[in-house]
Amino acid sequence: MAVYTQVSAEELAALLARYEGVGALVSAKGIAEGVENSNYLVDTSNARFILTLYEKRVDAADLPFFIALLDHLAGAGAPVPRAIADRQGMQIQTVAGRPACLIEFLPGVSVSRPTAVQAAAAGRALGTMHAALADFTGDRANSLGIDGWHALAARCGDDLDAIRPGLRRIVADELAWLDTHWPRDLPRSVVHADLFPDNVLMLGDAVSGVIDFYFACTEIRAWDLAVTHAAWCFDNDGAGYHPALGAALVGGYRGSFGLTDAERAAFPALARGACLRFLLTRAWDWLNTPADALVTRKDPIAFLRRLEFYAQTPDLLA
Ligand SMILES: Nc1ncnc2c1ncn2[C@@H]1O[C@H](COP(=O)(O)OP(=O)(O)OP(=O)(O)O)[C@@H](O)[C@H]1O
Ligand SMILES: N[C@@H](CCO)C(=O)O
Repeated sequence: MAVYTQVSAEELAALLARYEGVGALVSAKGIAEGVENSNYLVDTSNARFILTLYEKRVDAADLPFFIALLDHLAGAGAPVPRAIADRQGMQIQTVAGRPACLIEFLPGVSVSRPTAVQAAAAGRALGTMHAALADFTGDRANSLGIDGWHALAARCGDDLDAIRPGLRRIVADELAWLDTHWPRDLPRSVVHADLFPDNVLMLGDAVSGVIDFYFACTEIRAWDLAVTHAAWCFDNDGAGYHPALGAALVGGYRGSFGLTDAERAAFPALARGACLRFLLTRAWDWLNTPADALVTRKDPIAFLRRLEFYAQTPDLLA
């Protein structure tokens, strides 16, 4: 359960009192989903909100970028939650000693087994966001880009072999391959970078919300599609690829934004990079999450299996 920091009812009531018109506290519950931040579902006499307290991987210095990004996307009509401003115009607060935001609640549920129609809707939502970001001037370096993967692999070191014998060698070989094949001249943009099904809220077959922008950064734009493809088009354990989901997702994206020949040609390399990113962050968490933490660790090997698929399918979007 992702509640690292407890917030008392008194602290919460004092926080809500800073805002105009949000109403009085009725109830607050810790949200079990998620691994990165502490999230509470807050009901007031007027409405429902999410309270997020930023933990380990979110740098407070990046919060103004994330908030400006959400404001920009919401202003363009994308279904993303804004951070609410208090009477002084402040969107970032301190709660229980952590940086925190009170955030609009969006309806919908995240699907665990997407259909092709839902994958197409996710692809369209991603393309629509990329279109809306064409005139966004914010910029944030990707600390989990190709240079970051090298650093993370080095920090995991020999311990990778404790997850699976031989994993350290596989990761080193993959990094070497990516160093040679990584596309350096594709269009860049601010991207979501973590558009897993659990970060897309759906009502039926329609996307009602896109959340969790805390890895958003400036990257190769088509890498965002590769991340989304790796996240949406396989069984959870990475064992089975579902071509119908892949075709629907990419079709939805191409229909709403487009994909150049160069981006299509580079797609397998981008997807391998996406897999390595999640393999490594999951491996790091696997090795460093205390046994008594109330968090379910995610399986790094599920992204090794995806990586193997992309490596064996170099003509995926040809
Ligand atoms: N604006 C929102 N509207 C509705 N529900 C939300 C909103 N933000 C978060 N949630 C709910 O809270 C859960 C956790 O949020 P989120 O995915 O942002 O957490 P996280 O710890 O950053 O997770 P992750 O492990 O995916 O990085 C979501 O799965 C969703 O159920
Ligand atoms: N979406 C990521 C967690 C956030 O980086 C994963 O499933 O590994």
